[in-house]
Amino acid sequence: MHGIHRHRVSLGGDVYLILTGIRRCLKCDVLMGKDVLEANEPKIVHHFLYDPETRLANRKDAEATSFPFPGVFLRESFISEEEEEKLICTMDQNVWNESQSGRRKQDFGPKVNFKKRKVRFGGFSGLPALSQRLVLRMQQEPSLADFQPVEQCNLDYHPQRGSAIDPHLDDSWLWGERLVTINMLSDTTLTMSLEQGLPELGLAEEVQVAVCLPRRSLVMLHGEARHRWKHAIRRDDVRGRRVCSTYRELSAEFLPGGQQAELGAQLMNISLSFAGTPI
Ligand SMILES: O=C(O)CCC(=O)C(=O)O
Ligand SMILES: [Fe+2]
Repeated sequence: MHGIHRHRVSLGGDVYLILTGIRRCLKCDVLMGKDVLEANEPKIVHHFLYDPETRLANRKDAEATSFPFPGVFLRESFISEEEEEKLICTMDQNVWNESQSGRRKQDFGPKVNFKKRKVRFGGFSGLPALSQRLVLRMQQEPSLADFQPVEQCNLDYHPQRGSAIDPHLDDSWLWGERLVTINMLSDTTLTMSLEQGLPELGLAEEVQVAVCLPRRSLVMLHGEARHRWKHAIRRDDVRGRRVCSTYRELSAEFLPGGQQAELGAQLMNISLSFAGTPI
């Protein structure tokens, strides 16, 4: 049993920050902040597994409960082994920046202040060249025919860094309906959660739906899976190095007819030049 939590919280050190949302010390596994309190109350969670064939969420235990789980599109083997190797090799020639919760990142997109709702071009020079054929391939999918991403974010997860991403909803002021992610280097699980449960199904406590993401697959979240259910990658589900690229499109406000259509058009032009270097 731990007495005192000894590891100082320090920038640039090998101890992670409470501020960045990590709530458990990676060295001694001591819980920090509000999680100390929460850990003392057992939390009931109803676990389901998403079936991409039927688009149902099926209860993991013996009980045969299922409910429709719309808003997840999954395409296995979206990229080949050779493409994966080339993509990772190219990413690794660029700098990876330390991010939150043991992740590293590379961003190709405008500089955004979500709190102040401000967008700047910053040093945005477009999506990377290798993404051009991938975006064309996405557009072959009927559900992505008009998908025009203006941002690509590469994230690098590793079990040794305890990488994870806490449950969250992506912004929907700037970013549009579809969130597209290519999953590389290892299989993982995207955990979808609804804290208030589904009382209409007799599930009064949190409900979680596990969506398996095979290596080299593409997943697209939209509708309820985008706006109602939070998504997360649990630390335990990072089983080896995992790199993903998430592509985001503009919301209606930044598209033709919207209040910021001009800015949107400029962002789209830069983005789809595919001349990008990370910002
Ligand atoms: O790692 C992932 O697949 C999800 C990343 C994510 O949710 C985000 O960057 O907003
Ligand atoms: Fe997200």
